[in-house]
Amino acid sequence: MSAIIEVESVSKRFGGFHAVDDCTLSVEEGSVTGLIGPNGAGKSTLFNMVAGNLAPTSGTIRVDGEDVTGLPAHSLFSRGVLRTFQIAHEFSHMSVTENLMMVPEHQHGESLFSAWLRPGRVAREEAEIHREADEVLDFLKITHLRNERAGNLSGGQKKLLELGRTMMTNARVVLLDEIAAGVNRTLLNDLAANIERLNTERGYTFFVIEHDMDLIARLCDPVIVMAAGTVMTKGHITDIQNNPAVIEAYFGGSPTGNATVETEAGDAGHVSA
Ligand SMILES: Nc1ncnc2c1ncn2[C@@H]1O[C@H](COP(=O)(O)OP(=O)(O)OP(=O)(O)O)[C@@H](O)[C@H]1O
Repeated sequence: MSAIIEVESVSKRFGGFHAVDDCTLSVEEGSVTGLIGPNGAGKSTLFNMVAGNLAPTSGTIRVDGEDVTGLPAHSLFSRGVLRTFQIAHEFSHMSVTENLMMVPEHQHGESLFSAWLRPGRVAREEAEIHREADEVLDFLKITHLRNERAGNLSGGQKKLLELGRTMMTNARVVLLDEIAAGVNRTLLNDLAANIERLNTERGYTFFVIEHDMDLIARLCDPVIVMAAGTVMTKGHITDIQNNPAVIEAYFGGSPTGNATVETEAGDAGHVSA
């Protein structure tokens, strides 16, 4: 496997504070790579830089070996690197199918002018996008929700729709930020199964920030641990869970002791997030 994303000596300062501090890591093409660490470790800030939502203060970010440091999100998007899209407030009154169909239109900036100029072509493109949306619904096994308003979906169904929206693009690497939060176990299982299928059947690479260690253990190999803005270690979840420095990083920064690294099947003595 070769690295699809490389982060080299990247730092991000907010004023005098180093949110990310000389961070070096890579994500291999075809992997589902986890990113864990205690609250405030710098995970979201790192994601924001990889997705083009924040420019690093220093360091280099590469996609397929090409320097993309500081490029905006739409440039990363066109290289197939994207975060799941939160369903924007204004889309919540639209149906699930319409939300899927909005993605290509939204991204490629389809204009009213071209609709007026080339109505036949636009109608053909729309029919094609509709077919793609149907395929996505079928893949995710949520065809029964196609006419449901996005705003009426449960938390887990919204996450499935967000995943579906990435499938309406030329996604190669999808950054998932805490998808388990607020999702019930059944839908979480559906989400995880779809991530696995997108990875094995469609070749998607995933880079996953997650506090749910069961989900990390199920999906991710390798797992990267961040603490205090930098990478502490990288490896298989079993090694990570048994690493005293990782346990110390979680407990050390957590006076309440509720930030932990145990899975459901985990050993006593380890702790769960
Ligand atoms: N825009 C900002 N301005 C100032 N400080 C920021 C900003 N964004 C993040 N930080 C700080 O940078 C540090 C890292 O934050 P970040 O959200 O990246 O951590 P995280 O590992 O994602 O945490 P969590 O697991 O709680 O989401 C935190 O101390 C946070 O308060």
